[in-house]
Amino acid sequence: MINEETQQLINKGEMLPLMEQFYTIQGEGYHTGKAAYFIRIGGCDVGCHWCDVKESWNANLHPPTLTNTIVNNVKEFANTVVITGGEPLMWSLNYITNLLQNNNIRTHIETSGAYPLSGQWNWICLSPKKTKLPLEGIYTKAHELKIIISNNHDFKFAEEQASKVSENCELYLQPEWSKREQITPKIVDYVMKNPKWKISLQTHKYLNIP
Ligand SMILES: C[S@@+](CC[C@H](N)C(=O)[O-])C[C@H]1O[C@@H](n2cnc3c(N)ncnc32)[C@H](O)[C@@H]1O
Ligand SMILES: Nc1nc2[nH]cc(C(=O)O)c2c(=O)[nH]1
Ligand code: SF4
Ligand SMILES: [Mg+2]
Repeated sequence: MINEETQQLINKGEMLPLMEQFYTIQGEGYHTGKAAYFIRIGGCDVGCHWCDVKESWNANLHPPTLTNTIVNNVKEFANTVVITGGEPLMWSLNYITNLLQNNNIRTHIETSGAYPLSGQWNWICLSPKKTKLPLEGIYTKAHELKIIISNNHDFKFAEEQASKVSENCELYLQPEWSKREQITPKIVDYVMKNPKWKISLQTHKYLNIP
């Protein structure tokens, strides 16, 4: 159980349930290949059966950590932070993004969009899920739409989701990791027939880095 004082700090975003933080290379999407510091916040109830970080789901397993401490750890590293999870938008992210931007650090988020958007973002990667769709407000704010393809129906879902984002949003199809051998050739074929899309691979997994 967390005490009332901790709960109030969490409500204000001055504490967050930190799962892990690590300096690596952005492996996916538009910023693939760029050094970035990742902050992974616990808690998610979206329930993707193929999720590659199920250990993140139960927020109670990840200790509430002072946001100031998290940001102090970042400063000596890259000029870009990626906030991910879990589902980071379950938490108030105004405090952490203000702190990062005041330190001249660019703020990127990986989100399903299933919770209200908080925070100030230099880059929003929206990855909608059928089990808990994004809230309407985030679609036009997304810089990048990244749909995970695990079966043929997911291409239809991708087109439905693409009809909701802004005209200059970057569009990516990413193979579900455990299906990559069967599904990647289908994505290659789809992108060649529908070149508004690009393929995104989880390059960090091929590189054996976090
Ligand atoms: C673990 S999620 C955390 C952020 C947020 N909950 C979300 O889903 O966008 C980070 C990214 O990994 C993707 N992802 C998760 N499991 C995957 C898998 N098995 N194969 C491919 N991409 C996956 C998600 O779609 C998302 O774009
Ligand atoms: N290298 C690397 N790139 C990533 N891009 C998105 C990730 C995530 O889990 O949100 C991720 C990750 O876990 N590692
Ligand atoms: S929304 Fe993200 S963290 Fe949550 S289950 Fe799906 S992939 Fe995993
Ligand atoms: Mg990941």
